[in-house]
Amino acid sequence: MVCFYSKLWKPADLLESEELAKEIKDCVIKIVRKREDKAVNGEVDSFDNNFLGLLINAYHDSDENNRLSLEDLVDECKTFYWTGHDTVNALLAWVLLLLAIHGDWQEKARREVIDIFGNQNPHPESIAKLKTMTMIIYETLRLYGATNGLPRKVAREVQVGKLVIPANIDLLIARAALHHDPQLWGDDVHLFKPERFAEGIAKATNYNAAAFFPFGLGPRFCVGMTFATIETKIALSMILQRYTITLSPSYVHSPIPILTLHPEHGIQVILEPLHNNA
Ligand code: HEM
Repeated sequence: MVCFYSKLWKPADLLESEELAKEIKDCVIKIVRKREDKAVNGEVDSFDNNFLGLLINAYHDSDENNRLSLEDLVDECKTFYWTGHDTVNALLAWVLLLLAIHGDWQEKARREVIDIFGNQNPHPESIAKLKTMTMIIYETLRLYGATNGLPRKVAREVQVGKLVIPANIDLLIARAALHHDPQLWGDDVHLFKPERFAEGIAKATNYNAAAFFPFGLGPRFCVGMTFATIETKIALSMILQRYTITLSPSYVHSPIPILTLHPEHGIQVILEPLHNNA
């Protein structure tokens, strides 16, 4: 019955979301066709070896069984666009908030950036030297991780301690609860203390791999982790080289999960140039 009526009548928001989904799909297909045309017209040798090029190659695979469908190609692009953009955007926002509040850590991070890069743009070979910034990013991900939990489906009955979990049930591994558990992190669990990570994740979690997993766990672990952390470090270094960050009095703290954890009213910080030419 529901199916029958939904064919006759659709609420306005469903119609709008279908329209948007179609627009996004058309937009991705347009980009794909443009890339294909360039290869066909001989302007470039191949579809390219970047991510989009690899997907287009798979879409043109001569082996029908291996070939990627157009639907899957579009879905992969949408997944990477969202996972690649929204998560890092939120992480950068939360780091800026915490550095605006914790001026001492902001200063430590800036000193490290200037020691390593001076006023030059961050260069890839030295990103790994940013130890303080790594600690700050981990502690931010602990307090304001992108997801509240990891959804999983139980494939077969398993026993975890005294608990028997039946097959086929849906589970949410409560990341936020574990990242805020005083038994794992101590009574100061709600405080921003990047020094927890001074000797790495293993030491901070007392060698408990399930205590800290901002990028997930197991075979579906985030494929963009390295890219995301490098991107965040570059952006943050460039901001710290140029500006001091203080919190605006208009900021209202209200983290809400909209797929990823977002500041409901945005994050209002005041950036003041460190140099006249910033
Ligand atoms: C701060 C940044 C990011 C955080 C915190 C984050 C976190 C996560 C988490 C928690 C998962 C689920 C893992 C699981 O179920 O075990 C995930 C999956 C994924 N992430 Fe990220 N992510 C970030 C950035 C990125 C970026 C930049 C990209 C791509 C450029 C990306 C691509 C993906 C993809 C494709 C998946 C799905 C993997 C799969 O299901 O096999 N992520 N991410």
